[in-house]
Amino acid sequence: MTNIVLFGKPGAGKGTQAEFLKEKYKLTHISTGDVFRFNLKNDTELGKQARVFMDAGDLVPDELTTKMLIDEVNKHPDTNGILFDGYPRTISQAEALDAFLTSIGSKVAATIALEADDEILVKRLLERGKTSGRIDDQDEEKIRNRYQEYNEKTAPLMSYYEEQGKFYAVNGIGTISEITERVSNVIDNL
Ligand SMILES: Nc1ncnc2c1ncn2[C@@H]1O[C@H](COP(=O)(O)OP(=O)(O)O)[C@@H](O)[C@H]1O
Ligand SMILES: [Mg+2]
Repeated sequence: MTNIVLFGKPGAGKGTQAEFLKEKYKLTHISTGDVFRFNLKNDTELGKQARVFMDAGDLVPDELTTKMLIDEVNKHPDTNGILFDGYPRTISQAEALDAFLTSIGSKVAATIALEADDEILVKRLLERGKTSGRIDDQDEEKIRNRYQEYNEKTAPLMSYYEEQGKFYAVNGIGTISEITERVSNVIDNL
C-alpha cells in the first residue's frame, strides 16, 4: 500500500488535487471532512456528535475522528493505497494513524503539503462558501478560527513527519494541473 497524507490549510486544494491523484495512482481518497458532512446530512449518530464542532469551525475530537477514519480504511481492504485528506490534524491523530497502519502491516509513505498564504486561502474559502453550502465557509470569523486551530494543532505535524523523513512541501499556488504535476513529482520519486 502506498499511503499518502495530503496536508495543508483549509482551502489549500487538498480535495481538488485528490480528485486527480486518486485516478492517476489508483488510490482510495478518504476526506474526513466529506465523511463527516455526509453523516451530518444524513443525521446519523456520528453526524449528531460532530455537528457542534464542525459548525463552529472547531476540530472534531480525536477519539471520534480516529474511530471514523479506521472504519473508512477498513472498508477498502484491497486498495493500492489511501490518500488521506484532512487526517491527521493533530499529533495524537498522527500517532493513532501510525499505530493503526503498523497493525495492518503498512505505513505512511509520504506527507505532501500544499502551501499558500492565508489571505489567498480566505478568499478561496469565501468563494467556495457561495456554492458549497458549508456553514464553516460562509463566515470569515469561522474561517479565521479554522486557521487558528490549524496553527495550534495541525502545524506541529510538519516536524512530526519531517523527523521521519517523510515531509514534502509543494507550492500550492498555480493552476490545478501545475500543482498536480508538482505533487506527482514527489510521488513518482518515492
Ligand atoms: N490551484 C488552485 N487555484 C485556485 N483555486 C483553487 C486551486 N485549488 C483549489 N482551488 C479552489 O479553492 C477552494 C478550496 O479547495 P479545496 O480543494 O476544497 O481545499 P481543501 O480540500 O484543502 O480545503 C475550492 O473552491 C477550489 O475550487
Ligand atoms: Mg477538502
